[in-house]
Amino acid sequence: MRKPIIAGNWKMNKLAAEGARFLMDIREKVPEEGRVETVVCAPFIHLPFLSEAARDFPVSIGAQNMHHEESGAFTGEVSPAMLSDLLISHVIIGHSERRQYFNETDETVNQKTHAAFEHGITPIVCVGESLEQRENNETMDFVESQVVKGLEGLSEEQVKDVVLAYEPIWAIGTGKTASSEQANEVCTHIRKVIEKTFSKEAAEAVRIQYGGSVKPETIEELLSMSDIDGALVGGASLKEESFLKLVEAGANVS
Ligand SMILES: O=C(CO)COP(=O)(O)O
Repeated sequence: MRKPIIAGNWKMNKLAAEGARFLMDIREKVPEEGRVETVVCAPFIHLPFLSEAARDFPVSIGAQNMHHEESGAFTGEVSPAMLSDLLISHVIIGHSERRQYFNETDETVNQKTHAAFEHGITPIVCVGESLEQRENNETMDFVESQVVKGLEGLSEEQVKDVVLAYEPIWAIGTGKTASSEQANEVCTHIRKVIEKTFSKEAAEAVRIQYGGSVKPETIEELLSMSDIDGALVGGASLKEESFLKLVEAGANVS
């Protein structure tokens, strides 16, 4: 069975003290690692503290982006080497907000995904359609092309370790969760694309999260679906109490 993975994406929220307090508040309460993988993806400036503080309990710390180059003249950027130096274990790649506001493309997603593996960081690769694409029945083709282009050139073994996050843009921060059936339909398609492009083993191993207005009230049903292995959560990951409920739901998937 694939281990559920619940990741909080704080986006551009929380001052340093708030981030630290969050971690201290959840430390005694997160379920053990065997049942669920718990990840907190924080703004860069939080990472040194959070990574150090989370060392002795089962929360992994992730970044929300990175550059693909090791180092160099890229003002304002953070490299994969810098993240792995801080023992950052996960990185969100190609979030729709980065695609929309910061010109990320399938090509940069692919470069960053390769770079993450070169530095031992698990990439959480985001895909998902706009409302217009959904209304025009383009969802499956569009998501398929994002997956194929984003993962191009990875080995089968690497693909098994990728985390894909299906986040329909129309459901992000809008309170409109995709129904569990809608979400699962696309996640099933993504798994078929992995099988067709890589192998059946890779498709069976790869974990696919759903993201978009996930709340404690909706998580259980989402996680009960055949191809949804976790959630990437924005708003509901900002409060300790709701984040813990989401993680607990992940731990209780049997
Ligand atoms: O974008 C998201 C997570 O990456 C989803 O955000 P919300 O959970 O706030 O809708």
